[in-house]
Amino acid sequence: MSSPKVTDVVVTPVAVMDPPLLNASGVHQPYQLRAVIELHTDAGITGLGEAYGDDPTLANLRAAAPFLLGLDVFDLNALTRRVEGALVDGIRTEGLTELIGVSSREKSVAQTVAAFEVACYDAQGKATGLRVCDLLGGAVREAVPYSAYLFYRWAAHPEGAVPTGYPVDDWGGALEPGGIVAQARRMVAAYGFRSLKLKGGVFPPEAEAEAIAALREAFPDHPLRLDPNANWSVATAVRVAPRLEGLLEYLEDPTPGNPGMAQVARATSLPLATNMSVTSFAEIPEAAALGSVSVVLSDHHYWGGLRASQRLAGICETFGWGMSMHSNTHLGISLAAMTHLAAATPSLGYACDTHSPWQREDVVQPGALVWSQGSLAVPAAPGLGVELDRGALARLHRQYLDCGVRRRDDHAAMLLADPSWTRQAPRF
Ligand SMILES: O=C([O-])C(=O)C[C@H](O)[C@@H](O)C(=O)[O-]
Ligand SMILES: [Mg+2]
Repeated sequence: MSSPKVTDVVVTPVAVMDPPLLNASGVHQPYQLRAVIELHTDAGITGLGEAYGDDPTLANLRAAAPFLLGLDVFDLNALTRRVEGALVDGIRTEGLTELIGVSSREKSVAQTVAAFEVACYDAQGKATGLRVCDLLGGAVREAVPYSAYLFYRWAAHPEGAVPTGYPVDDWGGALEPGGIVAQARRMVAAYGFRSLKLKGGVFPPEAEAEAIAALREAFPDHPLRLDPNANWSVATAVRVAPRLEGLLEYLEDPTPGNPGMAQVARATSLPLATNMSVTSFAEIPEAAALGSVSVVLSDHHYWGGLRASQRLAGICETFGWGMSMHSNTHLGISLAAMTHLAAATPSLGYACDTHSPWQREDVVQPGALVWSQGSLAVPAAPGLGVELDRGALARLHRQYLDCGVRRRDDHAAMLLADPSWTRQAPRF
C-alpha cells in the first residue's frame, strides 16, 4: 500500500444555531461557528476534521493549509513540523473563549495541528480499512459514556439578537432548581445519561448549590458535577466547596489559576477538575507542584490532537490524576473524533462532556453516531466512521456567510439583553 498524499486542503466555515445557554462569560450567541476540514489525497480518499470557526482559528488553518500539500497522511510528525513552520510569522493567538483557559502561541499551534491531525487519521483509516480507535491503539470500550450538560438558559434569545424567523427550540427556560431538574429529566429520558454536569458560575454559589441538591434528590444515583468556570473567588470557593462534599463526583474550575485552585483543594475533600488552569503541557508542572487539580479534562481540539491527548493521559496517570473530556459546541466530526479517542484511552474513566443535545444542525449524515444508555457506540466504518452531508455543509456555510458572527462573544450577546451587564472575573 502506498500512503495517500495530500493534494488539496479545503476549510469551510459553518454557523449552527445555538440556544441561549448562560455561563460565566455571558450567554451563547444565536450561532456558533465551526470549520470543516477536508484533506483530499491522491488516493481518492478524503480525510475529515473539525475545528472552531472563529476568525483567528480560520486564519491559522488557512495559513497552514498550503504547507500540507504533498504530506503523507501517516506522517504526523511531518504534519506538526509543517504547521509549526507555517505559523512562524503572523500566527493568531487570540483564544476562542476565556472559558477554556489562557491563550498562547503554543495553544494556537496545537489547535491547528489538531484539526489537521484528525483529518489525517480519518484518511489513514479509510486507506487501511481500520477505525481511528484501532489506529490509536485499539478500543478498550466499544461504547463511550457521555454526561448530560445542563445549563441555566433562557427560553429564547433576546429580541434583536436573531433574524426574523429564527426558530426557538422547545426546551424552555431554566433559571432555578426546578427548571434544571426538568431539563435533566428530559435529557436523561432522551439519551440515558448517567453523569449530570451543571454549568455554573451564573448565579450566586448558594443558588447553584441548591440546584445540585435538587438534582441529587431527583437523581439519587447519578454522579453530579458543577462547573462555575472560575467565577468564584478563592474565599468563596473555600466556603462553598465543603458544602458540596458528598454531592459531587468532582467540582470543576471553582476558581482561576493553579495557585487559587491549590488553596481550594486544601480546603475540601472534593476532587477538583479543570479545563481552565491546565490546558497545555506547559501548565502541568505548576499544577503538579501545587497539587491544584486531581482530574484533567482533555480536549483534543486544543491539546494538539489525538496523539497529544494520549500523551496527556500518560502524564495524568503518572500524577494519579483522573481524566475526563471537555466539550465546546461541536458537530458530528468532532463527536466522532472524541468518541474514538475516549474508546482508545484506558484511563479516561469519567463520562465525557458533549454539547450534542443542544445542537439542531449537523454536517454529517445521520445514522453513524447512535445513542444508547448515555453512551455512543464507536462508529464501525473505517476512519472516523462519519460522512459529510454535502447539502447540509452548503446550507450551514451559507448560514455562516449570512449570520455576520465571526467570533465567539458571550459577553456581547449578554449585553444585548442587559446593557448594564459587566463581566467581573471572578463575579462571586
Ligand atoms: O467545561 C467548560 O468549561 C466548557 O464547556 C466551556 C464552554 O465554553 C461552556 O461553558 C459553554 O459553551 O458555555
Ligand atoms: Mg469546564
